[in-house]
Amino acid sequence: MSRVVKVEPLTTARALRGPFDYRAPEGAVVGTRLVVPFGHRDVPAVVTGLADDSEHDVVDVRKVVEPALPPELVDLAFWIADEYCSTPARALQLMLPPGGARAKTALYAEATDAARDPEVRLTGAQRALLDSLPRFTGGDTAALRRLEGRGLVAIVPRVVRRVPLQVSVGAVRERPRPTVAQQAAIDRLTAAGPGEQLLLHGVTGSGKTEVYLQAAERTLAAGRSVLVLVPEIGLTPQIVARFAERFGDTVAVLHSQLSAGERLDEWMRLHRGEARVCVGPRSAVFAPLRDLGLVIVDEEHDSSYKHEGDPRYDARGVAAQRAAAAGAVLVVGSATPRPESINAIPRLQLAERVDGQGMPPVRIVDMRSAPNALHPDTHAALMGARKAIVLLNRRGWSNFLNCQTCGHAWECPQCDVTLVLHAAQREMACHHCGHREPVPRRCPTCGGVSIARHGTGTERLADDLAQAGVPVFRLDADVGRGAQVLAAFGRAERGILVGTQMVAKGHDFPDVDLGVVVDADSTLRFPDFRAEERTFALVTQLAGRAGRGHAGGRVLVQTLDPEAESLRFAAQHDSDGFLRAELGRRRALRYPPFATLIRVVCGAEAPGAALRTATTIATGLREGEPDSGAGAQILGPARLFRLRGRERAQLVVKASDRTAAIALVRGVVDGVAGGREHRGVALSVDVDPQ
Ligand SMILES: Nc1ncnc2c1ncn2[C@@H]1O[C@H](COP(=O)(O)OP(=O)(O)OP(=O)(O)O)[C@@H](O)[C@H]1O
Ligand SMILES: [Zn+2]
Repeated sequence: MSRVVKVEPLTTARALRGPFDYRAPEGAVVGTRLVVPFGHRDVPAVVTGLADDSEHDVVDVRKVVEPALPPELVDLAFWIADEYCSTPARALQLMLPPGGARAKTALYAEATDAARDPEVRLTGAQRALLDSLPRFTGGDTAALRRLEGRGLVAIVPRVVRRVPLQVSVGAVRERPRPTVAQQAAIDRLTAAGPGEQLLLHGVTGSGKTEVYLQAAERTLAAGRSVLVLVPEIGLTPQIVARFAERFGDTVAVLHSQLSAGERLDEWMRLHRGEARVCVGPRSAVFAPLRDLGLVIVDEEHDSSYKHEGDPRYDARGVAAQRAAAAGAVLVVGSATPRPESINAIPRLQLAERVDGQGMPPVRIVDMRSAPNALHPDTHAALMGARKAIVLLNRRGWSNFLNCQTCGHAWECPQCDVTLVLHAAQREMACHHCGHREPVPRRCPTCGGVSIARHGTGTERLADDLAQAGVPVFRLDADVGRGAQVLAAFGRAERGILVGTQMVAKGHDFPDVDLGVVVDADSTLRFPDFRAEERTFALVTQLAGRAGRGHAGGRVLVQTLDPEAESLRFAAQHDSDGFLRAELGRRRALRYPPFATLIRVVCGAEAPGAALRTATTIATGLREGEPDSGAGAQILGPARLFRLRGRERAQLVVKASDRTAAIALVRGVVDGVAGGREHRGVALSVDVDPQ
């Protein structure tokens, strides 16, 4: 047995790097969780290696914590630490079982052999009670305890599973016969070799889910497990329900809306191998599945796969790594795949909708001379539609207020952004830091009382439409309970679903005959190389919600920029055309996938500090670049808007050699992070920023 364990203490400090040596406790293996004395504290830790001896004097650990992490997840943590320029300790934190809960137990009663003795005298009620065993005691604990006293019953605590899945989302669907295209995709996936990657590019409504289900079925039959990643589980209950319908109890769900207890129980079922399919959002990529055979990433274009805390991992990248390490097949699916994926992964196509219906016609509506949020044609179409979905990617009532006398505009005291009016809450809110204040009656600068409300958000639009007498269902982050809103809209005879990008996620309603995008170019106005990609995906996805049934459907896209290429391609349902044009543009401008981007953001409260640190880092990068082999261009530093009371500055590295660039950035940032003069400056490194 090894005498020494190599341990990674789970601290967040960038400068402290393990492993540290301790005396090995009984039975320790890679993945064993511990509490170890570290500095003046006891901290949680994970065993990352074993050794026969150490060059240091080793001490004992405080205790061993159950359950251990699977060793594959320890390897994955090291990969993440490298790939996303973080530390093993921070990456290991991601792998831990859900905290804040213990296994739940209840009393479980079984009849003993003595109870079978025909001489035993029992009342009718006692006889019935005995016949109902074995089971949890429930309300009969007292009566059963009396029988226990007579030696007729044994009562022991037993773990109760908290079940998060209420699988009664409508009737259980008949399993459809796959179309020719679906069957070809299923066969190709089944024949894929270990570690192979495939892109399932299927138009909206082409039945990608059925392909996943049948591929998963064959993987399970071969004795291996399946990981299914979905964008936001609260908004995509349909896909969870379909997996649960098809595979029953072997499906575990992991997501943040479960109680801590439910999450722990699901995690443990996966860990013990009782559940062999895991469905969940981004963080489910760390599910403790064993013997992984298939990894599915649904709606792979969705930006929620990117985690915005340190480590800034991308669940799509992690899923690919996990699949490769396990020899599993990776399939990523979308109607609007990313340029990165189309460039790198062989594709399977589903070119048509399963019902044989064509794609709905899309009309671009020029808003340059329209005074209101809705064009008169859009308004008329909405009034005539049976069921419509309206996408407006802006929450609240109006997005900016100003004083008509002096021009004063209401801004967040912590961030350089305007406050958004939320009429129902009678509040102004900052969408970046959460600051709130009452709706102003008069201007604090000039005392004027005439205050103009500019712009329209989902709250105002929903209110306007409800005024016109149509049932309106609103779906945005302010409303919450997304799944309920969607279900109510699904059941309704008529109505309009109004909301942010949430309304465009894979929902499958057969009776939606109109789709509307209000202000389609809002995403185009972001100064960001992904602006085109996002706009194309959003409009195409929204258009994909319409016309799924036999009634057909159509789509209106309102814009101030009717010539925009991404909108033109979306209106033609031409994702190949879009991807070709976009890849051409990216190649010319040296953006991903033709280069790796790394973004470094510095933030500090002290005036000027963020920019000073960013300048130091930029200088360090420029000095180190020639010897690094990264082929990197260093852009910036540039100021960003103030956020949560912190000034910010960023720089961007555009590099040909990914590994070399990450090493270069890591070296410079770690050097600066340890320096005294940069204390109080928060540093964040984002490899592959969204
Ligand atoms: N072979 C089939 N025959 C009949 N109906 C099918 C078949 N395959 C799938 N369906 C049904 O077609 C509908 C659309 O399927 P699904 O939601 O999987 O599409 P999708 O490709 O994921 O679309 P999106 O990209 O919009 O999410 C579902 O109601 C599904 O039950
Ligand atoms: Zn703010």
